[in-house]
Amino acid sequence: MTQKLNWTHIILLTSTPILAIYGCLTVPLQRNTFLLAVAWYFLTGFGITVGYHRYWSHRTYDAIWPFQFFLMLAGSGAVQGSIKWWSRDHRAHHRFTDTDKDPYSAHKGLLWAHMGWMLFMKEKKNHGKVDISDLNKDFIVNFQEKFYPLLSVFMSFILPTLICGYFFNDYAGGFFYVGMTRQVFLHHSTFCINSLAHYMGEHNFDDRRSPRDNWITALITFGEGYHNFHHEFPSDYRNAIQTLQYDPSKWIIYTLSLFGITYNLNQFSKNEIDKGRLQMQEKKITEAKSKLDWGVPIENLMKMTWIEFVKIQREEKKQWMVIDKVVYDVEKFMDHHPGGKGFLKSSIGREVTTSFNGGVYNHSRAARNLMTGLRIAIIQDDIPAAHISKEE
Ligand code: HEM
Repeated sequence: MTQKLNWTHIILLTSTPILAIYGCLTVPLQRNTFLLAVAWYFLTGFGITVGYHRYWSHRTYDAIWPFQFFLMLAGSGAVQGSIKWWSRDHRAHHRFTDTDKDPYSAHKGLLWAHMGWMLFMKEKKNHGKVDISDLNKDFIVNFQEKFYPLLSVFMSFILPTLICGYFFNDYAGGFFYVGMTRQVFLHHSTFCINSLAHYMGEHNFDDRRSPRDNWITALITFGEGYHNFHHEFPSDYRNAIQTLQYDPSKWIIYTLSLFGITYNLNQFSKNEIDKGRLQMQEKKITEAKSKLDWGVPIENLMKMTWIEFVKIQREEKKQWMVIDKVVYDVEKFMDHHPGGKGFLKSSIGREVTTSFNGGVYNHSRAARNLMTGLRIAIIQDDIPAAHISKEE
């Protein structure tokens, strides 16, 4: 069955860029209008990240109601749907990440995750269930839901057009630059959270799902680019946890908490965060180690008794020596031994653990790694004390 197109979204997402391009080609850009466009871009962007995302979708902090109202207005100007619609889908995205029930599953491709998902009506079977009872009880969320089209058009196009017209006598600039062009940039920068942030960067905390941490995505998305962290610790008000990482949304929430405007800022403990990070580092190290040659594993080595070792040694004149009950064939290494041929020659056919470990010279880790490539057998019985090397 083919999916039905969502014409409301298609018209919205195609008409804004067309109008933006038309405006850029026909209306001269004034300095003040440009500055307002940038300010409006950040205002409406933070409405999404500080408001829709970190406040309503994840409840990562509390805020006094006038600030909630302000965030609701700012987020409405981003034209990304109502808080309830946005947060419902976002909670489904977290609960069902990368599956068919994830509204913007990155497994369906970069373009799908970026905006493809909005161009089609959602199939009923893919409506992943999530709890939005808190949103249903939220006065500001319900108020916005009721008047969303009006609030959205007013905050996105009408208000900036009026401001530019009244203060800079530039109605056209207000509409085309602060309204349309800013809208297109904002849409695509925030859409990158669903697309790029699942494709570009590192899995610093878990690699079982697609979200990744990346500073470039963070720059584009008001700090939301540390997405692997966010999916692991979604109730944390931060996305970036290191001082020099770019997360202006976190900075705003934190700064406002100093004035009591936001409060109860949620943070996962450093202990839990470090656990995840170390587990990923361990995994990466194990993978890198598996690509190196560590010689025949001890458990796969041929087994022989001390008597067999001595016999083979005598009869076949092998250049073998024993260290810690492991037999090493040093024939090919003889000319390359940094300690000289003499020491190795005098050790042939002998048990030389003590000499190797300091009796003659306490070898480095490099030497111990190197010897794994020379081992050929293991002595399975006890070596008579008389044959064991002593301090020299
Ligand atoms: C499979 C066996 C052996 C391997 C792979 C090996 C490897 C090495 C390596 C890589 C070094 C350079 C320094 C270091 O990395 O520590 C070294 C130095 C040396 N080795 Fe060995 N070695 C082996 C056995 C022995 C034995 C049995 C003796 C003594 C009886 C010995 C005596 C020395 C001495 C005296 C030095 C020189 C230390 C110096 O002057 O800097 N090695 N060996």
